[in-house]
This record gives sequence, structure tokens and C-alpha cells, in this order.
Amino acid sequence: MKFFIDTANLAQIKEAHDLGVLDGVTTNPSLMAKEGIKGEANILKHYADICELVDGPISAEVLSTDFKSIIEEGKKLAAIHPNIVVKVPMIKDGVKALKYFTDNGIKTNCTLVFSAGQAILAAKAGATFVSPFIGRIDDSAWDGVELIAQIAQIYSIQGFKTEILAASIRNALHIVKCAEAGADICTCPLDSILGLLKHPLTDIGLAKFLEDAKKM
Ligand SMILES: O=P(O)(O)OC[C@H]1O[C@](O)(CO)[C@@H](O)[C@@H]1O
Repeated sequence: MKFFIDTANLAQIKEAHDLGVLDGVTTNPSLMAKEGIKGEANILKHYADICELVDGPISAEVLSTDFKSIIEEGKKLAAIHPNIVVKVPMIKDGVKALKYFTDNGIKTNCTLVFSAGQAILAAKAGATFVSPFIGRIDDSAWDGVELIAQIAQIYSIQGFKTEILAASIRNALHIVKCAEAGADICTCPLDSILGLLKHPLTDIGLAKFLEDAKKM
């Protein structure tokens, strides 16, 4: 399973990259706004800066919702760098745009996916990645990880090539469960990635080894 970091914060992206386990980056309008990035020129420049830090797929989300504008905006984003993946919402014009981008060699990430039916549509339209929102599903007392398992089974039976990108990850256990359920990628906040490091027996064991090492 690949690891993407889910942030537009350059320091966090660098920290995850320096750990040596980072395969890509996802952003969304909320994450970009959190960094205070405003205006088209600054937005495009910020994506370019992320592409300089990480050599892997970098998802940049369109803000348009009608076909013509999604295509225009997506082409502008894709022109920033060959690693840019155009992130398109799961709406009617979005599905049409996914097909257009696929036919024109532009990589896509279908976002705001909450059901297996939506994941089938995204795959049919040729999306490179599909993003089911695990945490937000859990927040509504449904089972986000179960959706990952269902999509993984459907894609395997049907031979769909779209990669399952588990999104809206809230903790380290989500990462483990998504790996188990067959996600191809987890996009995670830095804290969730670092959460994988934690085990009290590791800390206790290391302290004991270091103490005994003094007797060597
Ligand atoms: O529910 P959250 O934590 O806002 O996450 C939303 C998710 O949507 C995405 O835009 C989908 O790729 C990710 O950036 C993020 O993981």
C-alpha cells in the first residue's frame, strides 16, 4: 500500500518525505485555505512547490462544477507538472470530465465518494484514483473501512484498474484497517502516519536496551 500525505502544509510534507515512506500528496480546497493560499497565481505556485518536494502523484482539486469549466481548470492544473493529478468531484459533469481527462492522458482523482455505486462510476469513467471518505462515513455511524473492502472486491471481480485511495483518514488504526481491506493507497494527516510508530513496549524495550548497554 502506498502512503500519500493529506495536507497542503509544506513543512509537514517535507517531514513525511524525509521519513522515506511518502509516495504522493493530496490536497483539497479546505487544506489549501488552511495554509492561507489565495488567488490563482499563488494556488498554482503552491502546487508547483509541492511538486518540487515530492516526486509522486500530487492531487490538485478543481473548484468548478460544470463540464466546460472543469476541463479548462483541470488542463491549467495538469500543465503545472507531469505529476499533477486533477481531482474532480463525484457529480454528473465530474464523471464526464473524468472520461475526457482519461481520454486525453491526464491523471485524475475522483473525490467525494461515499458509496460503491459512485466508485463503479468513477472506474467506468477511467479515473486513475477513487477517494472514498472513510472518516466522514464513520462520523455518520456507517462503516468507512467496510466500503473500502466492498470497492476492493468489486474492482477485483470486474478487473477495474482504478486505484483505491482511502481518504479522510483520522488515525493510525484507519491506516491498518484500510491496508487490510485492500486499499491501494492511504492519504493521511502527518499525525496518523507518525501514530503508526507508537507502541509502549517499543519505548520500554528501548529504554531497557540502552540501560543494559551501559554495562557492555
Ligand atoms: O474528512 P476530512 O478529514 O476533511 O478529509 C477529507 C478528504 O478529502 C480529500 O480531499 C480526498 O482526497 C482528502 O484530501 C481528505 O482526506
